[in-house]
Amino acid sequence: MEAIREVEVVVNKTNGLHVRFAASLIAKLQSLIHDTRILTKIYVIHRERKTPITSLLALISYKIQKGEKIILRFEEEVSQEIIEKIKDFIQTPDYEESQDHSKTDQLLMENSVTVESVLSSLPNGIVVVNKENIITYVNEEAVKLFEIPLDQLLNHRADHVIPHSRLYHVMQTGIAEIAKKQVLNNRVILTNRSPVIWDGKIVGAVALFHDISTIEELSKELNEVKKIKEQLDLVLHSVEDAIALSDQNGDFLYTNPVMEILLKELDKTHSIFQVLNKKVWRKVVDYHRPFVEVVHLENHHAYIAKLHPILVDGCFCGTVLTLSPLNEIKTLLQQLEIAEERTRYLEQELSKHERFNGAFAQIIGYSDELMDTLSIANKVAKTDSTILITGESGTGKELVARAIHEASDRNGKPFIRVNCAAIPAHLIESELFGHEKGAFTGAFQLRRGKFELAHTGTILLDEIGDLSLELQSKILRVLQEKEIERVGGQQVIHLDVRVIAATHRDLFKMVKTGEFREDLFYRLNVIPIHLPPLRQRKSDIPLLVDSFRKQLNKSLGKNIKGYEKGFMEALIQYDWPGNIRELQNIVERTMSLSEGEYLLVKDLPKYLISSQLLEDAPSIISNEWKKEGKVKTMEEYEREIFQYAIQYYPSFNSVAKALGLTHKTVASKVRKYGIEDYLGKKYQ
Ligand SMILES: Nc1ncnc2c1ncn2[C@@H]1O[C@H](COP(=O)(O)OP(=O)(O)OP(=O)(O)O)[C@@H](O)[C@H]1O
Repeated sequence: MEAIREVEVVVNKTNGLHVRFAASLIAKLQSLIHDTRILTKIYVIHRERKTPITSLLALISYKIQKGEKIILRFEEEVSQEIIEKIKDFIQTPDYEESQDHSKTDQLLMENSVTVESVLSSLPNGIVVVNKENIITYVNEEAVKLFEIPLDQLLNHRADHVIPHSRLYHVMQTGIAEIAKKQVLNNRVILTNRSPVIWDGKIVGAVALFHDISTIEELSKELNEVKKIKEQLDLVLHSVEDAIALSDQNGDFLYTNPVMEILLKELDKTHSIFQVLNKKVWRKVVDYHRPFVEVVHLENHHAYIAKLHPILVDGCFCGTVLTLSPLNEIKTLLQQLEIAEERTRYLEQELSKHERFNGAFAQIIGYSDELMDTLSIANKVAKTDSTILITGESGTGKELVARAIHEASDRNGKPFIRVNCAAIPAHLIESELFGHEKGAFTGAFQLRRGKFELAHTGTILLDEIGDLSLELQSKILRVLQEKEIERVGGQQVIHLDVRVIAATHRDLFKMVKTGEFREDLFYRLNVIPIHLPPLRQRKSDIPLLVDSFRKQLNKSLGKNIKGYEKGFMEALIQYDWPGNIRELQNIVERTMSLSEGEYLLVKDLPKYLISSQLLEDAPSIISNEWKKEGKVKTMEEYEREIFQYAIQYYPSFNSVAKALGLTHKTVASKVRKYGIEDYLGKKYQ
């Protein structure tokens, strides 16, 4: 701002810038400059401290001596003439000062400076305003509390610069406000505001600020401590152990209710040595380490006694003693053992029913027979060992082999299946090991074999029992050397392939009859996995059927919701020579035939339900009659056939189709025998 001017002046008064002179300087200024806004913008700078020239108390607190220099700073436009007058006023020596005046000045100065220094060194903030609510005095503590520079406070209206200032209100009401809490710059402040009364009139107001943040913190901490103490008391009261606190001499300082009862029972009261051996005490005192021992007290009960030292800054100052009844611990231990055993059992059971690895999820069934097999497969999946999977045709050998591959680290690498039984004998070698171009007639180009294709992955040698003895030796070589040579080739190709072999044949028997090489058998049989036939795990049938139904609903676009009564029973009773593949086919066939939303017994293949039919329609070839060698009349048989058949169809039309008759014949027969009520009874 261009208007700012600074002028250096030497104070030439005998007593320096003393109170009377400061007061007369302010009076002089007021007579020269009438605009108070300009007056408040004139400052005195002394030793880098700046104060408004009109702030009497602050000015004299500088204790400026005769001959010292000060700077007058004008932050508003003031004429040179006025500036010169002010300078003169300050610089002119006071020869005419009387001895009396000089003494009075000295006294005034000393007292006001003392008052100022008392106020400024108070730990409380002080703000004084005049009756216009202009701040006339602020001490250092108040400046710190408000975090506002002194010159921005002095000579400004309190309600403009101090947040929540109520001094004006106090002046208006004349009523002091005592101990009002407020938060200023994150500090909790207690404020007293009172009017300043002079000659019976309110001439201003004063506010006293007391920072109580630390007290607040302390009281919060105290409350926390109280809370913790209450919680601790609650814990000590609710535990079933006897607990005591002792001083460094072993005298009890605190005993919880259980300990109190125990001590009463023992007729003891005050010292730890009444319940504990002195040797134990010594060990804890000497080594500063907790100690545990079983003690037999006079009430004939044994307790586990634990003695913990209390150390403060490494110095031993007491102990904590706990006594827990041994009997209860024994019972608890027994209960724990039982619980642990039970958990172990449940874990085993659960693990049987877990789906092992995600790769095995598609293998359906929870029968113990299947779960045992899958648990082995899951365990060995991560290894590179050769696996021999045996089991009747259609039991899921290929499915398990694929799951092993997927669960292994070779997952994502090739899985190559070779059906050894399906490849003509003269082609199998080139199929397995590949051939070079021109290796034999028709070998027009180089061809990689299945082993090479399976490099880094897994090869499944399915139906390995069907391999010729000659090829068995070649396979053995691959297993031993981990390398192959293409037919007609010279080059040895190193391979990293995991081999899984599968067969429905009894290789062990074949070894005995010389049809299978013994050495190859043992090479393959490193980890044998046997898949049980479906007839040995009939409990899996409903699960399998249901899963096939859901899959086929999607692929056949059907909406089969369930099964007629007797349907599942028929499937469970059947012997399943073709195993799961056969079951899958039958479900598919039945679903294709089905017209309704439920699978019907009648749609099952005849060979599967013939025995069921006999049970369901006993009157057709009744056992009773068979025994007695009797037969019924043709009409009686006919009635029973119709009565049986119409139960499974919703209309005469569908009955007619099933029986190979016309709608008319069926309708007339049903009416003839009066069996209309049976129509569709078992149809769902
Ligand atoms: N536990 C099972 N859960 C679901 N589907 C299964 C299960 N076991 C077998 N299958 C299904 O049955 C069919 C026959 O399985 P897979 O081909 O694996 O049997 P396999 O023992 O290898 O037969 P083969 O000896 O005739 O080659 C496949 O469609 C397969 O998906």
